[in-house]
Amino acid sequence: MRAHKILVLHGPNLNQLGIRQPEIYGHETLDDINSRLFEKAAVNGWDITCLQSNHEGDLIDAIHAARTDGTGLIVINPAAYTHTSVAILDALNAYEGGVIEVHLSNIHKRESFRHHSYVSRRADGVIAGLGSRGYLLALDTLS
Ligand SMILES: O=C(O)[C@]1(O)C=C(c2cccc(Sc3ccccc3)c2)[C@@H](O)[C@H](O)C1
Repeated sequence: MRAHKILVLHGPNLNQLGIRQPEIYGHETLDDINSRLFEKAAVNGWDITCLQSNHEGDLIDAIHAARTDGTGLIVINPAAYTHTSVAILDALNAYEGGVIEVHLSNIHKRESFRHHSYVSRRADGVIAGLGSRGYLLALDTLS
């Protein structure tokens, strides 16, 4: 059976996780989260790439590459770009595989400007408020 190829994208400031606002985003660092994703992928024989960038174009370039490199699932936490980026939405609309949007916090219980997501117009599913488990649950959609 063809192994699943997964791209996990972490948006801006997520490299600061675990340092500030643990009451909102948890105590785990991004490396902690990625380690759990790599472990789950190894157990299941999946090919997984995790990328964090503070630059919108880096995330868009990764989505473009996923269109032609056999990536079957994109798991994306766009962070602040969730609420602002038509460019990321446009890139995802050109990608034909699965898209799961993940947020560590429940954006709908927070400031009103966080209630709208451009990415949700493309996402096949949205997981919010479950902390790092949201990323693992996104991978469970492959099982
Ligand atoms: O809940 C999320 O995962 C979210 O996508 C993540 C966000 C996020 C991501 C990283 C950092 C911060 S703010 C921050 C900055 C430095 C240290 C800790 C938190 C917000 C928000 O911008 C989004 O509105 C919500």
